[in-house]
Amino acid sequence: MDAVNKVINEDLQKERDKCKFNVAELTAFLDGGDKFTQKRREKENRVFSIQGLRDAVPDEYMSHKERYENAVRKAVIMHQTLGTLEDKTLTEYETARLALRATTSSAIFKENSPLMLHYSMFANVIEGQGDEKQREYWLKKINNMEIIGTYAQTELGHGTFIRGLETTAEYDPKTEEFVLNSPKLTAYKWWPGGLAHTANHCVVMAHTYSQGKSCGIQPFMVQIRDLETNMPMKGVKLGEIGAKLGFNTVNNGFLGFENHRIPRDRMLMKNSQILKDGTFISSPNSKLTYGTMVYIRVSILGTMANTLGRAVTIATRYAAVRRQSQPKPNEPEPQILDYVTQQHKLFIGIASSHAYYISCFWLWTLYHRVTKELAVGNMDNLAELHALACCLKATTSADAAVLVERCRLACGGHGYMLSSNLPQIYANVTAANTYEGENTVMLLQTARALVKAGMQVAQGQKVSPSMAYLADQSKMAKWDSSVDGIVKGFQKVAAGKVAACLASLQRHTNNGQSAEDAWNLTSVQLVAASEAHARVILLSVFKSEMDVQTLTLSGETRTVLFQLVQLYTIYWALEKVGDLLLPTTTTTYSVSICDTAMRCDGWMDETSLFEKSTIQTSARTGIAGLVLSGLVYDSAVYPELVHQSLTSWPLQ
Ligand SMILES: CC/C=C\C/C=C\C/C=C\CCCC(=O)SCCNC(=O)CCNC(=O)[C@H](O)C(C)(C)COP(=O)(O)OP(=O)(O)OC[C@H]1O[C@@H](n2cnc3c(N)ncnc32)[C@H](O)[C@@H]1OP(=O)(O)O
Ligand SMILES: Cc1cc2nc3c(=O)[nH]c(=O)nc-3n(C[C@H](O)[C@H](O)[C@H](O)COP(=O)(O)OP(=O)(O)OC[C@H]3O[C@@H](n4cnc5c(N)ncnc54)[C@H](O)[C@@H]3O)c2cc1C
Repeated sequence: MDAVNKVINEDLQKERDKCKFNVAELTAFLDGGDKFTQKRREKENRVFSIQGLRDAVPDEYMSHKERYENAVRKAVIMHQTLGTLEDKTLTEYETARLALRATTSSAIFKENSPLMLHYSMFANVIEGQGDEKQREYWLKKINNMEIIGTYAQTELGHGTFIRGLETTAEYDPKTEEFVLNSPKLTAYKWWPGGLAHTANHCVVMAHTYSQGKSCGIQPFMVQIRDLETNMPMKGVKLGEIGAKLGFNTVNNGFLGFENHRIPRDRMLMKNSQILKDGTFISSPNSKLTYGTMVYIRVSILGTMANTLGRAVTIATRYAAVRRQSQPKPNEPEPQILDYVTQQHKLFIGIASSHAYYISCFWLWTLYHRVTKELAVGNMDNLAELHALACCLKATTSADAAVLVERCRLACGGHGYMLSSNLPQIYANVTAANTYEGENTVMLLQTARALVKAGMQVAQGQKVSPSMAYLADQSKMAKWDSSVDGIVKGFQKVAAGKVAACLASLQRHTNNGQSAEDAWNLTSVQLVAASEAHARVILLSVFKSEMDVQTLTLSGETRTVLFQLVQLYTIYWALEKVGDLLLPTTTTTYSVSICDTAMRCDGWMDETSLFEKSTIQTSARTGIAGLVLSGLVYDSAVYPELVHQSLTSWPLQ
């Protein structure tokens, strides 16, 4: 065994020794400063030092029930170790940022936890939807685990279409109570994490009626289990929805109501209210009720950064220790990391994880600013936040699922082993394409904003900052292969696609189609326009944030970060080269990448672009070193997991 460990460490160590930048400096940069690195490591070391978190047997050998019970056991340990996670010395933004990075450790144990929804949505929805008295009363109970909750919105019959939800809450002024019912099977809440056996409270989104009139979808705090016996309350039906592709210890369940009565003050009344006599006072904006979903969509960018980062750490380390084939006779088998195809598979994952981190912190800043504005009744920037959260959640989760699967494939047969942890990471990450807003639906939401912005531009009106590029009518000058040049190209592509959508919508309505049918007939183009917009944001934010945030970093560290920005940008230029070279309806432009002028209607000499994107030896060392030095995920965090997965894999 020593011989094997020596071979594995020798190769890993050799790669790490080639690292040319200051690992501690870049770790602190990603954490937001040395103090955060220290706080994160303290938290992670506390988690990883707990022997009780180790499974007696791999959980894939347990029954569904045993896995759940084991997960509850670990959830209790995690809570006792990490407590309420509150650190009163941090600002709200700093807390959010630390939570994003710190989930590298607690994510492994928390994202599969029956308490996942308690931590991620239950507390947030009370914060966002409860009035002052309700926040004061419930948050204390939530934070010290007096109650365990979840977020019950989706039903068997409706997930996307919230306005179609069938659970009803009818106000009875005689008793000053709401009566909850699930009138049909399709009205049963279906999916909420923890709902099956774990949660004893939940926020229920219900179609509310008072004085015989609809009051739309409103949030209610509902106790669903007896706190002593844990049995369902009267008029409450609960159960497990069954095995899934992943998250099989999150305890997703179903919930039905039969004339279940709750006091009036259980309606969360920050945005809308129902008075004692049944008078309904509507929210200044009905979409404020959807606020928690925006919060989670923003956090999903960070979750994707973490999740993809974990997968590409495992795959890159494997690529450093795996030796295979003999391209040169009489020479030792090379590390598979030396194959350019292997670099091409993995380095985009490293770059993307960093890009998602940077975009997440950027979007968090907007989220916190808009939340403060909403608190004083200023709704001006809510639409911009919603549009960005939708397309970035959709694009990062879709890309991350593809790239995590690519990491698995890059590990050959060993990637197919559950002991690699890559299949489990894939099962979790792919769920993000569906939860918190199915990706197509989210992209179409952003498309609504893009079409509106395109029309405003046509009328010479100002548009939101993230869409201001739509108004740039300048002809595309000759490109250089700079990042800024390619970003400009993507802006032209997105603007062209939005213009094409407007033309298509107009054409369909001119042909007598209704606005709804014209929208549906154009919806594939609308999704593509929304994706192109998201690509503009991801590329431009990565570059602009790096320009600003890396000024204080040492030369080598800045170099490796800008290699990631360049790789990420050129990778997507290659992926979308068809779009970049097609004449757009509003502008035509000649393209010169890698100093080879190519007319936009000409064919693309992809080899020259590909050569530009291929990681040169120095860059390979730099970028590979980024991971192998443990930078993408602090090596102090993963020795056990990675070592265990590497050593438990079949020996070479
Ligand atoms: C690895 C994992 C580890 C950790 C992960 C962390 C956490 C995981 C936690 C939880 C797991 C998942 C939990 C869930 O899934 S909870 C349920 C989530 N469900 C959804 O997201 C439902 C999606 N559907 C919707 O949001 C809406 O139905 C809709 C698609 C937006 C349509 O709504 P509708 O009322 O019909 O509105 P439209 O007619 O389309 O638009 C009207 C108008 O409103 C604007 N709008 C819509 N939504 C919002 C919003 N949230 N904020 C602000 N504005 C909004 C929309 O833009 C439009 O404006 P116009 O000006 O264009 O009219
Ligand atoms: C792992 C996991 C955990 C979850 N946890 C929770 C939870 O804790 N709480 C909770 O409330 N929910 C939860 N959900 C439910 C989740 O929010 C829904 O699954 C999601 O909102 C999608 O709704 P749906 O399942 O009804 O799919 P549908 O909306 O039925 O989507 C099916 C297909 O129809 C298409 N479609 C639907 N509407 C449109 C449209 N308007 N235009 C074009 N195409 C459309 C979609 O693009 C998709 O291809 C969870 C789901 C998963 C997978």
